[in-house]
Amino acid sequence: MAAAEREAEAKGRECPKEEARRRLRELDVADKFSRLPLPKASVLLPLVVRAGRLCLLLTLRAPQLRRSPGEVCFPGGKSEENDKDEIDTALREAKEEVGLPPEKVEVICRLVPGIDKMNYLVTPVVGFIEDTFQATPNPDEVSDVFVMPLEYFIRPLNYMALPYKTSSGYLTWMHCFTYHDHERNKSFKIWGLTAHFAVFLALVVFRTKPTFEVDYDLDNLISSAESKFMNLYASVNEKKKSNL
Ligand SMILES: CC(C)(COP(=O)(O)OP(=O)(O)OC[C@H]1O[C@@H](n2cnc3c(N)ncnc32)[C@H](O)[C@@H]1OP(=O)(O)O)[C@@H](O)C(=O)NCCC(=O)NCCSC(=O)CC(=O)O
Ligand SMILES: [Mg+2]
Repeated sequence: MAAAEREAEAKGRECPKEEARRRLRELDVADKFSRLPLPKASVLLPLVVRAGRLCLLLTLRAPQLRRSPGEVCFPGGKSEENDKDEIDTALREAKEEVGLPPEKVEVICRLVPGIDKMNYLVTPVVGFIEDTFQATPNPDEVSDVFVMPLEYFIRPLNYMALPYKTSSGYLTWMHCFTYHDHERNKSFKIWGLTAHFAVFLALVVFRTKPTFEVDYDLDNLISSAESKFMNLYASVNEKKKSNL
């Protein structure tokens, strides 16, 4: 391959990252939600470029785990005493679960958090990882690792909206994607909190209307995501009060 061609190809590979980096930084919430009085967890949303496309790395939880066994989720877990912030937690957990060295992650931002069914405040941390990274899943916690195009979360081939009752008792819709990995001839179901984070990430990066319904205002992504979160947070508090 000629040098000019190689340069053009390398530039093409860099481009999806540059644009994504810029758009993601605009949506960085930094420590805005860090002081909310809920127990904390973090997940790493690891972005990697494969064949010129932005992809996400996901894990399949080990069958013996007490919480959410066999479900697809991002590398992540509960905050520990020595973690200095949400980013620290996500990087420590990604190292433990898939062998990703923290120094090989370019952390880009923290997105609006979610609240899981145990009422943990879960912060998604977005980072680029090296395109050549090969995961080494820790079998105690992770039974498989796979990579799929980020674009699937706005233009899926197999999608359902499932009715869902939140921990605080209100009824909402939950995204459910089935992704077939042709190379490995395996299918994965991505739903719930994990799908919620993946969809928001894809909206931030592509700024395109998805082929299914979402309850965000695409022209005001950050404010609509924050108000959606604050409504959920308020309903969690209401439920706690009514249980006292
Ligand atoms: C909220 C979370 C980030 C929290 O992370 P984790 O559950 O992975 O927490 P973690 O990594 O700290 O620990 C996981 C468990 O492994 C144990 N553990 C830790 N280290 C270990 C080791 N070396 N060997 C064996 N076990 C180990 C911990 O004690 C804990 O058990 P123990 O738990 O027993 O203390 C995650 O659960 C998550 O992403 N949940 C959403 C998954 C999802 O989207 N599912 C689909 C739909 S359901 C959904 O969306 C509803 C919802 O969850 O809200
Ligand atoms: Mg975990």
